[in-house]
Amino acid sequence: MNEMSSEEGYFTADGRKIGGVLMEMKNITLRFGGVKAITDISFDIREGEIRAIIGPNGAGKSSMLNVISGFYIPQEGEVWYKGAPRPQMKPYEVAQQGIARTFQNIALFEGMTVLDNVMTGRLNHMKTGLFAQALWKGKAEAEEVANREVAEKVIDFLEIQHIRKTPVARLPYGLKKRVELARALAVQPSLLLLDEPMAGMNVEEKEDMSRFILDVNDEFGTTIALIEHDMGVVMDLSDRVVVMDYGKKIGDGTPDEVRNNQDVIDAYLGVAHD
Ligand SMILES: Nc1ncnc2c1ncn2[C@@H]1O[C@H](COP(=O)(O)OP(=O)(O)OP(=O)(O)O)[C@@H](O)[C@H]1O
Repeated sequence: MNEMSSEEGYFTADGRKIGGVLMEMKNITLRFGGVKAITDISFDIREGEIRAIIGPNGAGKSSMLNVISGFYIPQEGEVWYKGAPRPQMKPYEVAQQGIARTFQNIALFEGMTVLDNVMTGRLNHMKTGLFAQALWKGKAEAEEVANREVAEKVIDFLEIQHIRKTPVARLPYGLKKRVELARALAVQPSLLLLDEPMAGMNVEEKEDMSRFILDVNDEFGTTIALIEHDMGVVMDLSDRVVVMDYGKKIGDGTPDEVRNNQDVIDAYLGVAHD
């Protein structure tokens, strides 16, 4: 950190500005019947940062991502977003607040082209209803053109122009993951959630995906929260890392801080816990 106060944010070593707190999880506890998936976890996500949540199998990472995205409502605790507690919301309402996500098991429309899939990311931005479209064609067309421009820009940025007319079903796995990222980016989100973006990828695909995540953050200033199994990849990407184990937070800090945290080392080596 430098001379800016942590309230306002700070500059990273590579000169990126990390702003104030965008989202704050306050004492979140989530249970499924008798199973406590998350126990009293607090952390924040700052504007412009790449924030990772890592942990071994069953640590509670997916549950946490689902709390952030509004899919699960925690029994205890509060989610603060843009400086105010977020009321209980349906996931689509959370999406309307500018939170977009990708899924661990790709959730694209397989029969549709890449372009059409990316365009679905613009649905929330289409203000002209069907009735108005029929009455006022010009306005609907102008909106369509604007949405199309955003989609094409994202497609260019993620270097998938050559497959824009290809049905998703025909694409290899790594490219499908990139199309999912494109669709989420087309939302122009304030917060982008990535659910194990590297899962199932080969080394080359992982390198490509890492580069795109960094470029998205750098170019658009998008705040990114990701969950990942693979500690190595995450350490290279992230500004700060939350480490979960058995539903509890056992570490939180820069990659270096977390890497040297004894609880984290033990969890990854499989040392038994009380
Ligand atoms: N829908 C559910 N119903 C019941 N228990 C669940 C449910 N989802 C998760 N759990 C339990 O909550 C705990 C945390 O699971 P979660 O999937 O969040 O962990 P994870 O860190 O994402 O694991 P992985 O890396 O294997 O995906 C586990 O004990 C899991 O069995």
